[in-house]
Amino acid sequence: MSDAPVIAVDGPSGSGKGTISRLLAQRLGWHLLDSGALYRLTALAAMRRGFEFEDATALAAVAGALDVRFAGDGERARVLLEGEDVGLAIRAEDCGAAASRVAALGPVRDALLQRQRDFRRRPGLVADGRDMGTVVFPDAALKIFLTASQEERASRRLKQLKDQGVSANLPSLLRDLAERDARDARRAVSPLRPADDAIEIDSSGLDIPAVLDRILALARERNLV
Ligand SMILES: Nc1ncnc2c1ncn2[C@@H]1O[C@H](COP(=O)(O)OP(=O)(O)O)[C@@H](O)[C@H]1O
Ligand SMILES: Nc1ccn([C@H]2C[C@H](O)[C@@H](COP(=O)(O)OP(=O)(O)O)O2)c(=O)n1
Repeated sequence: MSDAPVIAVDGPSGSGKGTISRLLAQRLGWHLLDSGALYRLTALAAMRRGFEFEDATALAAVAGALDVRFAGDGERARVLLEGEDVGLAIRAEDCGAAASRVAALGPVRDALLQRQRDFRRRPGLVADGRDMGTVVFPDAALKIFLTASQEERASRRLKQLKDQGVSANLPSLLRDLAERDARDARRAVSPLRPADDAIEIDSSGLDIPAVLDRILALARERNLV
């Protein structure tokens, strides 16, 4: 296994993991793993092939054979599934909900495990997800568990969707978020939970630069930067 250092950023939907991880990786010049994208891609590929979400064997085969490429980085990063840019399709709310369902299946998680670990390369990796600190990189040098109240997360998501020109409303976003939180936290395999040695940051009253500064300070304390 690579000995490159890992910063794990786990937390529920809308807590800011993706944004913070991307900025952190840019600032440090490290690689980035958006593990949620792999579950979203599995869900999208399965939906396109008409597979049932209950069919763990078929879905694990889809996950294991995903032909995916992450091209470029930052805001302009492209996600290619079988050569097609599916960046927008996988970000849709229905794909997030479908990802949460396929992610509850042990065989799917097993099929994606090594693919995630392969992202670990020098000079380091920022890994964003639900089980980065507990399962995928239990030896991560720094584990952050990012949270925010459900209301705050839903209103962030509403603003994000509106900015993208997607229509949405707060009550239905709150309902979807609560459903996804419950499914991600209660599943039997790799549920969403902080690792014992994770540092919890509640970003409810913090803006993005403040969260980033806090994590950078922790990284400095641990001599990672
Ligand atoms: N600390 C914060 N304060 C306000 N808005 C935030 C904060 N962190 C993230 N956001 C915004 O919330 C939305 C969801 O963030 P995102 O990074 O996609 O969350 P996640 O990856 O955890 O689902 C984005 O529009 C992002 O700009
Ligand atoms: N390491 C991971 C990452 C995501 N998942 C699942 C659970 C999530 O509901 C879906 C989508 O994750 P993603 O991080 O892209 O979603 P959010 O941006 O947080 O809304 O995938 C997971 O089970 N384990």
